[in-house]
Amino acid sequence: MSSGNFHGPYLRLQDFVAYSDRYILLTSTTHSVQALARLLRYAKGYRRRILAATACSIINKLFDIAPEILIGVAIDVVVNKEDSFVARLNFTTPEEQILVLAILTFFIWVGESLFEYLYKILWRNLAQRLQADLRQDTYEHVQQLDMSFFESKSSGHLVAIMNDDVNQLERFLDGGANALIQVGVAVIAVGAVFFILSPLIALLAFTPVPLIIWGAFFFQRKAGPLYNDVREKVGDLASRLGNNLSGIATIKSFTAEAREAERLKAVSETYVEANRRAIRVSSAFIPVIRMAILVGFLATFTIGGMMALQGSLNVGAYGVLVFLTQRLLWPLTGLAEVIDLFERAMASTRRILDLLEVTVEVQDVSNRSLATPVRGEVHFQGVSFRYASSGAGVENINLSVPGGSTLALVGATGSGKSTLIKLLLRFYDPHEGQVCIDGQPVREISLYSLRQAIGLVSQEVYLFEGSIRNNIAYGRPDADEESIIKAAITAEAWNFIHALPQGLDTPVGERGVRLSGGQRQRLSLARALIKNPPILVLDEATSAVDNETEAAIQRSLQRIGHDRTVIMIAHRLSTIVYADRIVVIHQGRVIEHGTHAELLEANGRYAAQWRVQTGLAKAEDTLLG
Ligand SMILES: Nc1ncnc2c1ncn2[C@@H]1O[C@H](COP(=O)(O)OP(=O)(O)OP(=O)(O)O)[C@@H](O)[C@H]1O
Repeated sequence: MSSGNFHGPYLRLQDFVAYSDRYILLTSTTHSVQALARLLRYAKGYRRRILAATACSIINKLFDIAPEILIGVAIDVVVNKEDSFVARLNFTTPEEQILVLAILTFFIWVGESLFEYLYKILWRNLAQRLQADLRQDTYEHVQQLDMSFFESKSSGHLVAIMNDDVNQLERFLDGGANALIQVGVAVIAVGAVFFILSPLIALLAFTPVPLIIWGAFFFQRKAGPLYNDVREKVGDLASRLGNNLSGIATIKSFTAEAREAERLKAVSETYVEANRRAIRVSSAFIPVIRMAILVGFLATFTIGGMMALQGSLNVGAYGVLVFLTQRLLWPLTGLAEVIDLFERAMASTRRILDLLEVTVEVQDVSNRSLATPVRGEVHFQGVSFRYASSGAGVENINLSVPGGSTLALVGATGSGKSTLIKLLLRFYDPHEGQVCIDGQPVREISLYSLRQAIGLVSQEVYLFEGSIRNNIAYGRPDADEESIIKAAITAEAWNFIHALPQGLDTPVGERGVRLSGGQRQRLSLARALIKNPPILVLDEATSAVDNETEAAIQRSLQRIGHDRTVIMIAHRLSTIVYADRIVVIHQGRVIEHGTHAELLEANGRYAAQWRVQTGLAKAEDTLLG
């Protein structure tokens, strides 16, 4: 990441969001080498394993080129017999010399195989460990991020980072890293042999090398942005697929299948097009490299041949040079592909590490717990908050909810009721004022203790794939059967669960699709109740159930509400008439408060809405909506 773009070592949320319109940090100009340095910093704990794997790759490559040298030495034995190079090592007869070479070849091949086995095991295990750690760390970090982060980010893009990008890095470590190291070793080792045998031929054979390396880097610069584009398009594709599959019922009900298939096709085609552009550049490079290498090969072949004929070059050395040019040629042909893999992996690394470095704004700095027993007094003291993206929010809210009492929040849709709940749970921190529980500011309570004390039944019910039992026990995984049933009874869910053939073990399906809306809502209520929280928050918790069930739930809630604080949001006023206090929110402010009777007497917005809901007036007469 270029330091000019961002402030300090960490990425601020705003920067991240601002840059994520197209794809996360597509515009980041960080060079791949910097990304590699960042990865190595992250992988500090793996340094020894990386060094061991690198050493095995190097040794394997040295063993790999040794047989070509031995062939040259063998030719030398055959041609020069008693005057050969090996003869100088005290092996006088040519037969003896060939035998020595054969034994040496045997050990070299065994060594090559052994180190191939070792480097493969080491790199592959490293790839597995690192990808698993990166994915787990990223997931754990993403879980800590603020709600505003998730509102600005599509889950498809996050999944693409945690799956595709992590896999991309795994692929590089699996094979690419070894290939890159071995290309380097081949060039250096072969170069050294060339210079020892004939500096003139070495110079000629190596003339195209700078051109090839320049070409590879030129390609890297060209291909980098193209691969970023490919990554962006795959993110778009994942996002559209995810959205469409979750919204399949809506698509069907609007008979929009053809339109959606068309939209998916369009995104899919842009992905193909992005890949095509990248492929065009990558495919052109390999033939160009091969031509350049051919020049080096022909130089060795021709000039070396001439020199051998004139006797100025040993025949065995000529053989070594010709064979070794092959060893130089093929790895360099693969250089483009390896750099290609490296470039992709580093683009992925950047995205993963950028995500890992997004700072958490709602900091869990305190390790203080709420003093027990929690009385459940809730205070909003001059609380103001605005959402960055919409500017909507709440303004100067002052509310006191005594422990054990029931507070109802009412108001038109979008007036700010759920926002108050989010501030209580510290999904966001207020810009002004503070929220306190039992006199302790929520900022000074650990998030664990705070959220453990609150049972939330939110407007949108989310059930996890699994059984009814697992879903109810989500709030208390160690809950026994009796507590699960008790919570289900209080939430008026037991009758329907009991009637199911598999009872508590009935699978709910993905997001609870196999249950009705009202059943899902009751399970979510039971899930909150099983925590036995001192503060229970019900955001439209009974909006999807029939009137009779709703009345039964109300009775249960009144019963269990005696020893806990209940904050409820409801549009149907009949469900909150018994509340100790009713607060009317309008455009982010408190405009009326009191008991049901007091508010009727005040004859304000609440009274007008009450008349509409009880059939005494028309909807236009009120603003509560
Ligand atoms: N994540 C968000 N980002 C930006 N604006 C938001 C966000 N969530 C809510 N808002 C806006 O803040 C205002 C208050 O929303 P809030 O959800 O608190 O209303 P509400 O009173 O609970 O409404 P409803 O009764 O429909 O649930 C609305 O204008 C809404 O558009």
